[in-house]
Amino acid sequence: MSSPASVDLKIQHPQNFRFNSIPDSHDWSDLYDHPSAEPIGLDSVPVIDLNDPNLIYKIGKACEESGVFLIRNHGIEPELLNRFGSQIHRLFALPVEVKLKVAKTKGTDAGYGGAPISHLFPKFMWYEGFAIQTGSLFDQAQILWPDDYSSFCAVIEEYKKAIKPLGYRLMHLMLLSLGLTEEEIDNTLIGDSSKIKNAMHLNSYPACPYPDQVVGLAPHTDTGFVAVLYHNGVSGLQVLRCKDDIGPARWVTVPVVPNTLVVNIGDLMHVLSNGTFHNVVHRSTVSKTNQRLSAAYFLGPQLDVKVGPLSELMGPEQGLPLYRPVTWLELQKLKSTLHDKALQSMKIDGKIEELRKGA
Ligand SMILES: C=C1C[C@]23C[C@@]1(O)CC[C@H]2[C@@]12CCC[C@@](C)(C(=O)O1)[C@H]2[C@@H]3C(=O)O
Ligand SMILES: O=C(O)CCC(=O)C(=O)O
Ligand SMILES: [Fe+2]
Repeated sequence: MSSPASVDLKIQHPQNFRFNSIPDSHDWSDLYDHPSAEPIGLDSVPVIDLNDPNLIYKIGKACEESGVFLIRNHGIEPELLNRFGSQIHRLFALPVEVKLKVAKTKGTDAGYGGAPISHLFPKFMWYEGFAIQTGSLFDQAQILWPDDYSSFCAVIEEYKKAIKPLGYRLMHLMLLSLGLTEEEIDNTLIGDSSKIKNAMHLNSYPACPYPDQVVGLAPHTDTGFVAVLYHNGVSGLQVLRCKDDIGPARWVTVPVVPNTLVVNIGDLMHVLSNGTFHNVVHRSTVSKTNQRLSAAYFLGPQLDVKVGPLSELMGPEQGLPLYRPVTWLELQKLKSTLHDKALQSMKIDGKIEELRKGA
């Protein structure tokens, strides 16, 4: 087994270990955790058919109550999903030395690396990732597969082309469910595609003989509007259901349902909806026997666009804005320093409270 201390942070990843126990650097078993629960009854995860006649109502309810839901009849061909999955597998199956040739470096957000949230946690995750940036994908694929780089790029582009309108449609449906008219939506940033930015992140969670001691991707909320998630059918995504009538906080495993994609609500959709939609805390666990692969497609505002609660949701009867506006970049920075207190720090009441305390 490699000594964790001798391994550079960037290559602290499981493929390097020859072990018969989990190195302390990756062992999360002493850290506080919540119990796990099955996705049944009140803990179930909604499955929404995008052809459902009650679609808008169902989307609104799922965004409010769950913050995560599965979609079927989403329009992305299973055959494309299979080819996409094969390319993700092909990427992570490359030897570590090859993947490191396209490692993310300070200042670039593209390429191979550990979990972007790793600096927030005391232990390493059982994880490797690949951040896709259109500008550098071609060059990086050429380094990874000098003789056949185009098949990777072509499939990634094909998938992005298919998932982009789906992401826009979901956000549009969310605003309809909040009661906005088509005309009002056109006047929001969601109605203006030039104000929307997207990003894609590929994730691999190698199988681990001691899955209960490790964490694939540690608990977090996504910062953008929504994330649409493909995975390779290996169970592992869990969402945190907080204290409520049915008991203490628990991790609910998102079921694997063939031909569905997962949709997560992020922080900025929570802000935009003035706290109505639930930005769900989620994590990935690791399988004992199978590598888990996933791809998150994130939609958020362009980095210089400020997002606050929709003015259409304010008024004498509806209430006051809960949050001050922020850009996606500001929120990501806030989260890297304040962690799960970042949104609290943007609360308009919270700010007044802080000023009062300071006075
Ligand atoms: C667009 C993005 C969302 C993301 C930060 C990023 O710039 C690219 C990586 C994304 C990711 C994936 C893992 C969890 C997460 C919280 C993280 O640290 O990196 C998300 C980010 C996010 O939602 O802010
Ligand atoms: O792998 C998963 O299922 C979750 C990935 C995720 O949460 C993310 O990339 O932000
Ligand atoms: Fe996430």
